[in-house]
Order: sequence, then structure tokens, then C-alpha cells
Amino acid sequence: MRTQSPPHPAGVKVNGPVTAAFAEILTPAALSFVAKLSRRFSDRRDQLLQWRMERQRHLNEGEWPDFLAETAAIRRKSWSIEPLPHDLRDRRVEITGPASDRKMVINALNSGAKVFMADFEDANSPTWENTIQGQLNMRDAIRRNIDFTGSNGKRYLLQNHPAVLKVRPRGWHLDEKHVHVDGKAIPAGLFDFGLYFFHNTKTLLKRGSGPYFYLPKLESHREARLWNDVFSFAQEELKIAPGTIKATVLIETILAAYEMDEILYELREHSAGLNCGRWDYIFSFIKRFRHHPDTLLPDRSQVTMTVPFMRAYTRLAIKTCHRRHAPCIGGMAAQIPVKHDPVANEKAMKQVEADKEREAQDGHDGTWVAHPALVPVARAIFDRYMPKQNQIEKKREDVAVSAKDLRAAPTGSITEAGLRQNIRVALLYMEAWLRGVGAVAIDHLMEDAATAEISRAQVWQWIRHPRGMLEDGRKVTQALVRQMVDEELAKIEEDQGPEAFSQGRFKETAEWFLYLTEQDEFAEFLTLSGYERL
Ligand SMILES: CC(=O)SCCNC(=O)CCNC(=O)[C@H](O)C(C)(C)COP(=O)(O)OP(=O)(O)OC[C@H]1O[C@@H](n2cnc3c(N)ncnc32)[C@H](O)[C@@H]1OP(=O)(O)O
Ligand SMILES: O=CC(=O)O
Ligand SMILES: [Mg+2]
Repeated sequence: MRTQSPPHPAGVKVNGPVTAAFAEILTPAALSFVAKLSRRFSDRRDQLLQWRMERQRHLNEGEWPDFLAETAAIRRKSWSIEPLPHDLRDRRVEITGPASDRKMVINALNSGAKVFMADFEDANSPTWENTIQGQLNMRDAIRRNIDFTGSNGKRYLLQNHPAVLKVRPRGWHLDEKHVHVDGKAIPAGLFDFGLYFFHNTKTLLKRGSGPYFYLPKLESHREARLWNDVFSFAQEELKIAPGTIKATVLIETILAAYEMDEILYELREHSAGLNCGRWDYIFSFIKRFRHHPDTLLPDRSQVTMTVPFMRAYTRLAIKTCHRRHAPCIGGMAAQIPVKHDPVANEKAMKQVEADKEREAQDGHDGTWVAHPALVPVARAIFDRYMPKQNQIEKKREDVAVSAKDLRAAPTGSITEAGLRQNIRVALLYMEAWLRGVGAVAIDHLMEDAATAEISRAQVWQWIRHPRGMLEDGRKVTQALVRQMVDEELAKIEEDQGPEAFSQGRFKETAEWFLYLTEQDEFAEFLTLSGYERL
């Protein structure tokens, strides 16, 4: 990589290589802007991460979360979010994919989906190259100046009427280690948000759209307040009208589910509703209740959207949003098309259809898909059940969800196949992530950071929980997991062939996976220790 050193603003240090193209993103003015965000907000970010640990301590001591007494008035009173911009009123199908993959960005924008969420979070491995390439892709897509030629010579160009663009910056827990401000790594979410906002807002507004975001992994309304303050400050700095930014918050942590009204309230000037991020939600349930004896989840495949606690959460999200005139978007079915097997493909498509049908009937105002082939599948369902732009008028006053309903673990079994699936998915996904690939098809399912988190968290919990036993009575132990890791690695080697296998990073991944599952302290996110290895 050819690098050059542009002048950096005082106090800002860029440790990653800066090519001529990267320098177009990492301009002195853009770096000054993100440094301002960092100086103003990173201490608050740090305090909020501390607060997460504080809450975890209470949960470990046996407390259960509840709706907050101090914000009861917000839940009781009548208020609404600000009206939605015209291009965010109909979001019946939203496709997602890593911002860093230029071909996928073009395919997603051309997919016929209403919205494309370009991801710097779950679907992205945050290498320096992916992070800055993602910003370049966004800049070029917004200026309708993006193309790509595949290794097979296939040309990719943007068609007319592309999807509306939304960007998901990284969560509060991550830093961008390649950029330091006054000696401290910049919070990755501020970096991703700040660069995108700085470079693109004026062009987006000229095109009749706006700077739209998805906010991942929030755990409380205080974290929403921080984002809201970041938005207000960023708008003021660039002289953009207040309320121009619109953000959809993913309700994908168990604790955020108890604060949905409050999250909407904090962001009401900037809100574009909520989304039910089911995979991180399951992960968060395991993580936060890991020491509660009666919250042991069965095999991942048995924790479906129809188990009571998942149903409680999504229906409450819809009711909460619609009361505040906000949209509530559904989540991602894991199935993707199965190539060369029409029967298996038909089954997968039927599973996606059933998932979308339940979401549309419940009252979601749109949904996520992982693959362009699923756009027409999801659209057909939403067209059938949602004749208008959205169904915010469906108030769901019939829905009653208690604090206890949100945490009721389903019954089910832990099987050898389930344990093996967790180990296999974690090994394959984490190895790809180390190579800079953040979303992967594994056994015809979409896997990303959130789904891999479920896998490694379940193994951690099953080893420690007295009822972490396979159906046949065997206790899940470190020794059993070690044995299965070896066996699953052997299968992967057989599938991939010895040469491809040896070129991968499987040995290191196995060590990393065993470190995560064997250490008594549960790692908050696998991507934190992963980032040190990138
Ligand atoms: C828990 C959550 O956070 S969910 C949200 C985050 N996760 C994601 O965004 C995952 C999105 N999906 C993907 O990344 C991909 O679909 C994968 C990795 C699962 C599978 O991708 P592939 O192996 O390339 O699938 P496949 O070979 O079937 O792709 C066929 C074509 O569709 C394109 N495609 C596949 N998925 C997408 C997508 N999400 N967006 C745009 N294009 C896509 C491929 O680029 C390929 O294009 P081509 O025919 O021009 O070469
Ligand atoms: O981000 C989405 C999820 O399901 O996790
Ligand atoms: Mg997620």
C-alpha cells in the first residue's frame, strides 16, 4: 500500500497507513471534526461503559431488570417523535451488508429494497482498510460515482432509483485504535459517524435525502441521550438544521427493552424509530443473565422468534413505537438462498416467508433481509399486509407485556448437534473475521458478529451452568469442548482441503475461542479481544 502523511491537526495521530485514496477521507478538516467529537464526548462514553459494568454487577447479584421508576412520567405522558422525512416513511424492505464491500454496496443499492443499511458493525470486520474503504464506498455511492469490476470482468454500476442509504457506525464499546486524539484511541462509533456525516451531509441534503443512521447495541436511554447530544453538536458545528439527522435505534440488548419509550424520547428530534435486532438480543440475554440459574437457553436453533420472550419483546417494541408515531422495523431471518439444491432452497425461502409474515401481521413497518434474492420475498409479504407506506396506525393496544415476560427463558434441550454447531460457527466465523471478512454464509445461514457471539456465549454458559448438560446426560465441560474443537477443525480441514486450511488462521482462532470460553470472566464482546488480533 502506497502511503503518504497528510498534515494532521494538533493532537491527532493516525497510526494506520494512509494511501492517496484514504487521504481523501482523512483530510485535516475531517480529522479535526472527529477529534472535536472525541474531545467533547469520549469521557461520557467511558462513563456509560462503566455504568454497563455496574448494572452487570447488580444482575450478577440476582437482581432482575424492570421498567424504570424514575422515567415513569415519560412512559405515561403523550408525546411523539418528530415527523419522518418523506424517504423514510416507507421502509418495507431494508437490505443490509458490509459498507466495506464495494460490489455488495452497489448490489444492495440496486436490489429494489427501499433502504440499504451499510454496516460498520456486525457485518464488518473493522480492519483499518475495511473502515476507510467503507467511507470511500459511502462517499462514492452518495455522489452516484461508484463502480466496480469483478475478477471475472463483470461490471457493476449504480442504477436509477437506488435504495435510501443508512449507515450503522460501530457500537459504543469499540475504539478505533488507528486514530488517537490527545493520546487516546477515538471511540469507533464517533469516528464512523463523524467521517460519514462530515463528508456526505450536504450532498445527501441536495439529493433530497439526509444523514440517516442505525445505532447498535445501546443498553440504556442514557446512551441514546449521548447519541442525541452528538447529533445536536455535529449539526451545529456544520451549520446543518437541527433535527436533520435521523436515527433508528436497534433494540438488541435485553436492558434496552426495558427503556424503549425513554430511548425514543431522548432521540425524539432525531428518531426514525426502533428495530428489533434479534441476534444481538439473544446474545445480550445470555450475557446479562449469565449468572441467573434459571435463564439457561437451549440450542440456538430452538431460540426462535416465536418463543415467548422474543415474542414479548418484538410486540412491545411495535406497541411502544406506534404510540409515539415511530416505525418499528423487523429483524433478519438467518436463511439465505441455497444454491444448487432447489428443495433446500424452497424450504429456506418458506422459512423467511413465515418470519416476514409474522412480522407484518404483528405490525412491523418493514423488515431486514440479508441477500438481494430475499428482497422480493419480503416485499411480497409486506405488500400483502401493509397496503400503506407503513402501519404506524396499528396501535396494538391489545398487547400487554410485563417486565417478567421479557425475561422468561424458554424450555428446550441442549444437544450434541447444537454444541457442535456453536463451535463450528464460531470457528468459521471468527477465522473469517480475522481475515477481514465480517459476514459469512455458513451451512446456508447468514452469520455475523452477533450470531457468533451467541455461539461462543452459549458454550461459555453451558460449561459453567449446572444444567449445561447434553440430552444424553453428558455435562458440557472444557474437556468436551476442547475435544469437539479438534474434531470440528478436522472436519473443516476436510471440507476446505489441507492447503486452503493451512493458509487460514484456524489455529489462532481455536486458541482465541478457547480463551473466550475457558476464562471465568465473561468477555463483554468477542470483537474486543479480536480487535487486538486484527
Ligand atoms: C445480526 C445482524 O446484524 S444482520 C445485519 C448484518 N449482516 C449482514 O448485513 C449480512 C448481509 N449478507 C451478506 O453479507 C451476504 O449475503 C452473505 C455473506 C451472508 C452471503 O454472501 P455471498 O456468499 O456473496 O452470497 P451469494 O454468493 O449468494 O451472492 C450472490 C450475489 O448476491 C450479492 N449479495 C449477497 N448478499 C448481499 C447483500 N447483503 N447485499 C448486496 N449484495 C449481496 C453477492 O455480492 C453476489 O453478487 P454477484 O452475483 O454480483 O457476484
Ligand atoms: O443487528 C442485528 C442483530 O440481529 O443483531
Ligand atoms: Mg446486532
